[in-house]
Amino acid sequence: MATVTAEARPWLAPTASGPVGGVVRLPGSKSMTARALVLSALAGEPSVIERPLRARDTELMAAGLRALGVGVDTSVDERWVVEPGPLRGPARVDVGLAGTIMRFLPPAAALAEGTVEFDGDPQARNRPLRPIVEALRALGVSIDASPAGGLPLTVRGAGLVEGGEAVIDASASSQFVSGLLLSAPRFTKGLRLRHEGPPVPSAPHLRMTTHMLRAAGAAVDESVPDVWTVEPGALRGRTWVIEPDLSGAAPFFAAAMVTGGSVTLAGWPAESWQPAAAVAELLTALGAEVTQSAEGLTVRGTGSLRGITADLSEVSELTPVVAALAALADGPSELRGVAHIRGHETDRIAALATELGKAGAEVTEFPDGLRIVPGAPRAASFETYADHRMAHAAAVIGLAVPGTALTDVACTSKTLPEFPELWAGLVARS
Ligand SMILES: O=C(O)C1=C[C@@H](OP(=O)(O)O)[C@@H](O)[C@H](O)C1
Ligand SMILES: C=C(OP(=O)(O)O)C(=O)O
Repeated sequence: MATVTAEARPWLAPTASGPVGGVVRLPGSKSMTARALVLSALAGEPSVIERPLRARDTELMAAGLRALGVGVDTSVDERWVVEPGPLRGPARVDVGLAGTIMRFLPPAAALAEGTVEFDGDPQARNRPLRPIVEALRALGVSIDASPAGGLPLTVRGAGLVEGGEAVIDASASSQFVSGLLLSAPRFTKGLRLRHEGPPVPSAPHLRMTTHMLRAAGAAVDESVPDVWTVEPGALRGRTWVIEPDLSGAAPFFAAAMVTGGSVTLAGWPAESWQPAAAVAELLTALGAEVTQSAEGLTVRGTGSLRGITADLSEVSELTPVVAALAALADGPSELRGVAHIRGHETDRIAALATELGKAGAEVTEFPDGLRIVPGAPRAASFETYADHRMAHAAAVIGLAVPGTALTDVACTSKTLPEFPELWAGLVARS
């Protein structure tokens, strides 16, 4: 399948000349937008998605659903409209490099009548999929995968999925569980899914899935650890209001911390489905002050950036930015519990060890994380590995280290196409 990726755009990261300060307005959460799209596509009535994220991951999700016969009108930036229709193949879905698409859409495609082919960027073929493929097979779905168990994938939709009981090892990605749960209300017998294996990472993303399923009218039980039960039943169309992307905000908060400034994420809701408390705890441990007011969520740098020992399994997608902060901190850090991020957009543990090493840190790799000892910072050319969050990490280093270059900043279009301009705008206010 021909996938179009943005051309590489080398970039010199701007350096802060003093404390950065200001309000940043960011688009909606990638994770919430993805779930809202899938739940709306499977609902009985039309839905509206307010303040969605428009980025490569969510546009490809919308395109994938359209290919399956769903009406997804994304012409108005702040208000996408989803008109569910009978799901049907034949169809081809380009997942790009999005974990959300490669894990959330095959279960939905299994409900379609006809064949649905999935493929994506070359790196997407390295990302784990086998457990969800095997679980779908156990639930009665006919599916062909590559010999390695991943992309390219062909789902032979029979128009229905029997469902019932399945066991999965979701230690490589919480998205295996989320993907199955999101379509489960439409399975004839619903789903009782049990995880067996090392702990499932990214628990807050699982809670986001179950909250959003319930908000769409599904009956979900998660009272037994590592077991999720979804009753069969109709999903309701509704209006989804997407919160600003907290993970996308992380590099901007980091800018406040590195420069001793202050950054407010505008439009932060009083109640959130994203893990604001866990993020606040982590940034506080690193030396920030985090407060919430009517204006938004504010992170203040205190002038001290502390090394930390932390288990990042709940907020693993923040590892690259936290590792960049650790490389600029006043002492060593140990970031653990994130073995599975070797299967993210790139092997993030190896990539961070190499790139932060180039920038002067002394980095030791563990199977599940990194030890980072800050060293004399030096200008380096950061390889970004088609990984938006590696680009964020490099930009954070660049605040403090003049001459930091990125081989490609265009990869930030995965979740925030406006990143280079927003970042330059913020740093210009230093
Ligand atoms: O469900 C989601 O929206 C996500 C879950 C997490 O995946 P993993 O559990 O694979 O880390 C996270 O890292 C990813 O960025 C988004
Ligand atoms: C791991 C990530 O993405 P994906 O949804 O593609 O897994 C991420 O955004 O950090």
